[in-house]
Amino acid sequence: MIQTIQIAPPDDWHLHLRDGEALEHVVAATALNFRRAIVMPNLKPPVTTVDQAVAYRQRILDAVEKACCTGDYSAEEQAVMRLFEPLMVLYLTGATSPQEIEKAANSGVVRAVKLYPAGATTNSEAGVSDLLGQCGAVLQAMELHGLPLLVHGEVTDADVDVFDREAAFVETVMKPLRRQFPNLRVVFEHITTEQAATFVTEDSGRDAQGRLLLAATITPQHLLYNRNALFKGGLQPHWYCLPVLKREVHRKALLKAATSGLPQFFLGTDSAPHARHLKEMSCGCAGCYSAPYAMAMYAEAFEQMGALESVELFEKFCSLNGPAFYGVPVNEGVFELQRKSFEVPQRLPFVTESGIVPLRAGEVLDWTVTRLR
Ligand SMILES: NC(=O)N[C@@H](CC(=O)O)C(=O)O
Ligand SMILES: [Zn+2]
Ligand SMILES: [Zn+2]
Repeated sequence: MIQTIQIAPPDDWHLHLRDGEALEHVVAATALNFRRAIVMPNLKPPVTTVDQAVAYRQRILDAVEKACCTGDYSAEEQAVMRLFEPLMVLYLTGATSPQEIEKAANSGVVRAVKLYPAGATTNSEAGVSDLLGQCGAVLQAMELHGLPLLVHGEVTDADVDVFDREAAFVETVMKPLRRQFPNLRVVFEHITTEQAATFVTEDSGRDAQGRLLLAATITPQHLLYNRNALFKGGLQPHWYCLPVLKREVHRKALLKAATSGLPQFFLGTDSAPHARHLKEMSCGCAGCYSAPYAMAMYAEAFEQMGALESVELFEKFCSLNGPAFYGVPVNEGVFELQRKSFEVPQRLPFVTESGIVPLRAGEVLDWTVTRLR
């Protein structure tokens, strides 16, 4: 049985850091585990311009510095946290212009543009209701500049069953999008179904520069849990995220995709903090907070598949495939996990008085992060 895992330091290719007071705590947890992160723009109001993305990036870096000054972290931890690099994303709206896309592509700060189908998820109200009808010129500009489109892939029609919304999206949006903009680079974010995994597996097209055209991120919760987790012994709001957890057959398909070694699949936690009282209420928010413990959870998922014995597959998913897709170097150094049990706290005392309940609160994980660089 493998006891130690050593890989190049990982990145998180789908992350929510929020803003304001929460930022300092949330970014510290991520910076201790990931060198870079693709930071989602679904703030209130959303990050829709390059100038806003530049300002948000600075607030994130300031928050890292502030966290370093609290005295809560060792000198070694602070040194690692200061290496953290936020990669910014623009929130696509009906008003986004091709000029803003060009500015984004030349900014060196904005790495992608995010599609939130209006009404599909947390803070998606400002999103797009008809991508192909509304955003043709913008998609063309993105294609031209090689700026990837990151997609929350669910249809929002009230008459489509909530468990079928991703599979329907593959047929009604993803396939037409790939046909109409064959050189647009797309990331299907937080995939949850066999249909999405198959679609991404079978489409290994590359652009003229040899870069993959389609990829997908996968969260720890969708690799480790099926929809039973939502109803185990009663309603479990801390397991509620979007797209919602699916049946076991879908989880198995995701595990197979993540451990396949295919370059299309990489790590994206979708770690999304919400205050405890906003999740434990009559209309609870969608999103699971996993960042501090995500690497142990991914290791557990790979071990379930017997895919840890050679760390190669794990390293591809966590640390190699994402950089290759985004055209950035693999991180230098060593990230290490050891087989050592670790209990996830019941509650983290930040954001509001009610705190945050992390994913798998109170559970014991098999792996502990033991070296950061
Ligand atoms: N995944 C979620 O359930 N929630 C995310 C939004 C998103 O990624 O869809 C959030 O911002 O809280
Ligand atoms: Zn989403
Ligand atoms: Zn997300």
